[in-house]
Amino acid sequence: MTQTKPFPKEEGLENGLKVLREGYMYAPNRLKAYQSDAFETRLLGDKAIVMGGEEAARLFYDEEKFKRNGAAPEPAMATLLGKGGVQTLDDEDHRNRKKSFMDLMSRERIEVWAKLVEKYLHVAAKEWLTKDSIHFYDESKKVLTRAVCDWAGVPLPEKDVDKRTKQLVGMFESPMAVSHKHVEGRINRMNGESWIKDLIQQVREGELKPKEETALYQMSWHRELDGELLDLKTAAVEVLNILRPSVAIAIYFTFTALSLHQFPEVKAKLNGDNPYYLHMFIQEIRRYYPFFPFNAAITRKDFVWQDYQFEKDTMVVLDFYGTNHDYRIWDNPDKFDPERFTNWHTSPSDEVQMKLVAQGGGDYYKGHRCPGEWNTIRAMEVLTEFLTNKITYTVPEQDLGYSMVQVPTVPKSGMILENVDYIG
Ligand code: HEM
Repeated sequence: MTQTKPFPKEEGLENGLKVLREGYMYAPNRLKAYQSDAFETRLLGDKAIVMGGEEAARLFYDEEKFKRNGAAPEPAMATLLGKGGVQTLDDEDHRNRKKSFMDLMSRERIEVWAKLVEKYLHVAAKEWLTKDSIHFYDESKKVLTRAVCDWAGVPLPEKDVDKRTKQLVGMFESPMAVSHKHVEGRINRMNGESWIKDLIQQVREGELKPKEETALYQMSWHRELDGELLDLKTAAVEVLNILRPSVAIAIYFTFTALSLHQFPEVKAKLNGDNPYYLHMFIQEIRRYYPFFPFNAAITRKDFVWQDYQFEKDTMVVLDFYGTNHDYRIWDNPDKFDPERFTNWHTSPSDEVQMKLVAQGGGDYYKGHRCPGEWNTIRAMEVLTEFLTNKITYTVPEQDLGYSMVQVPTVPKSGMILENVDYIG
């Protein structure tokens, strides 16, 4: 029999409040203090194991050992995720549903997405020229709502832009919020689902005809393994699984603008000789700034890892933020340094996949890694080009600090830009 050791254990009958109080730093603080890749705690009334680092990521994405069904907590299901979506599926059911997402992400379609982001940035900038200042985070949300509805085949009348933006934003800003913001998130999820259910119904009845390559079409006609169409609610959850996170790229947009301001030396390199520098810059933004803190899975069986005994049916949490700042993977992890990605475009993908886990790790098709990673990166590339070479602006005095407790977080001021003008 393998000799096992006990997990370092955090005292307390329920430590969920500490997660809310410490946000992104809850897991890394403890993993560092315990000098361990894993520790035991109690979350949502049950025993849970929290892990971090490259080896932990490799374990977390081993599908023979973990499942997702039953792992997402109720507050996240009621706001961010919805019920019955791809995130909650396992095995063949997951693969079949995930394929529909991956089919949307062809090279051509990603370029269509990039062009739409560019188009709506220009549309917005025309309005920015007429104002003294803009709240860049809020403006980004609207740009991305317009772009993704267009990309996904979802009609968006001009009069509804603010309303739909608010609904989609409410879903991703609220899962870990307390009080009224969380309640509003639940209402936004309900209203958002009924908006999309209605559209899917129209598609199925032939009243609305989105193009075949769009998410609205694909999810309206997706068939489960038993040959049946998705029920209306689940199909709406999956269309929202495209719309909501695409609007959430607004958070990365804001961090992109912040990093250009914080690290002005980057600008010269972006216009320099290295054709990979833009990509390296974006990777570093995704590694350096906090966004998706962690994710949870459930053990399928008993097993031993690093001499720790894992028991079947235990919740296990992988620390994404801490892994992106793990000094064993990253030299000087708290330094913003795009050059650290210099050789990444030639690295074997398996190696890369367990190190930078901003949008999850592992395999896109078999596992739960984010299918929107390329769309995210392309949108950020387009934005960087736009902010550096298409417009000029000034950044006034403001509070650009961001909370490490509030999840998700953005600069406190929302990134105010002044005197926006077109170049040339
Ligand atoms: C805004 C930046 C984004 C971040 C930080 C992000 C992050 C993540 C993370 C952490 C996961 C879970 C990975 C795991 O469970 O192992 C995920 C899954 C997912 N993401 Fe993203 N994502 C982003 C953008 C997008 C976009 C643009 C789309 C769609 C166009 C998208 C669609 C999804 C879907 C459908 C899943 C579930 C995949 C599955 O369960 O198999 N995400 N994302």
